[in-house]
Amino acid sequence: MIHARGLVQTFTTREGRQKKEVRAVDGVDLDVAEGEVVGFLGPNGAGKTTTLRMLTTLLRPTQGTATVAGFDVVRESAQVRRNIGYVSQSGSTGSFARAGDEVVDHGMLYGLSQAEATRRGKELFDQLDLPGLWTRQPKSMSGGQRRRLDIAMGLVHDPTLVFLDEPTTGLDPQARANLWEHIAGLRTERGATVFLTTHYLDEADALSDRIVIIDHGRIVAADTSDNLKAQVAGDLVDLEVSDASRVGEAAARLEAVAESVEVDGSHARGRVPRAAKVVPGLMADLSGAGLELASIEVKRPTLDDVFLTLTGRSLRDAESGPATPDPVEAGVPA
Ligand SMILES: Nc1ncnc2c1ncn2[C@@H]1O[C@H](COP(=O)(O)OP(=O)(O)OP(=O)(O)O)[C@@H](O)[C@H]1O
Repeated sequence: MIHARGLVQTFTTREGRQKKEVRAVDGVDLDVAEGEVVGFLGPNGAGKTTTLRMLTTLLRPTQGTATVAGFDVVRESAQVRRNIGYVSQSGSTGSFARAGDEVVDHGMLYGLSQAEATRRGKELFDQLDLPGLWTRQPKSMSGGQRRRLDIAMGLVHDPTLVFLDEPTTGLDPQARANLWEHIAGLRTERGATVFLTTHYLDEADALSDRIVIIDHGRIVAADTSDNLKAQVAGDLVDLEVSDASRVGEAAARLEAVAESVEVDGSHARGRVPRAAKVVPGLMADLSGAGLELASIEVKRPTLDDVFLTLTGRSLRDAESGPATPDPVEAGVPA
């Protein structure tokens, strides 16, 4: 469904009087199969939206090639657009028209008849939990309802591939959980391929078959969430000894089976690929040495641990990254 090779996007920005080139996307390869839900994860400014804008033909790549839904994003941009749905970060709903009219207009823009666009629109309003809102103006809807309306607009022409750019940013936890169900339903009920960007780790984890992590314009990992966690981070084993003066001995025994062992007060912590395999032996070893534990905790790795291992930074810290600078010569729309 998506095949990209060596995608690059450079922007020229101004720093004082100096012009500076930013490589927002720096050689991205991507493959997304039909029916997959792929979460594109990275901190602010990592290059997610820029990649998405190249794949949806809104920005011409500076270098590299991509085919989306079988068509070249530069040479066959009209066919790409006809076959995809795109829900942008800012949403696409104006505030004065009625919600239903907006959806119908959008469908007609894609070549549907008015009757067909109305039928499809009403079906989507049902599926996306927007009952009775057909004649409502979007400006008087809640954030979650507006976001679902954006998704209805992105789906009205029945695309087989849907791009969602940070679909739940700014929503409260309940509205996010509700939208997750609808996003999961795009694949299960409509058979759609979904490519979504997010900087929420839990969102990428909950929704995606596969996670692609981008940092500084480059892909740093691409795999299932479980594989990433197992390969890159491993489980964290946290031992708390009853006698703090013996924590060094516990750490030494932990070191025999774990990596990156650290001591903190009466705690010794280290990472192992699969805790279930090593903990029974470790417990026997500690008990054999007369080391009594106050507690033992095993934490499955999070995607943040994966990111930390790969980049040396926490995704949470990285989220407060630099703001978008003033563009001087932004990329040319395709
Ligand atoms: N039009 C532009 N002109 C100049 N620089 C830009 C422009 N658009 C993006 N950038 C820069 O390119 C880099 C990637 O930005 P992009 O918006 O793709 O990141 P992102 O991962 O989508 O971030 P966010 O999560 O904040 O949306 C950033 O350094 C950003 O400042």
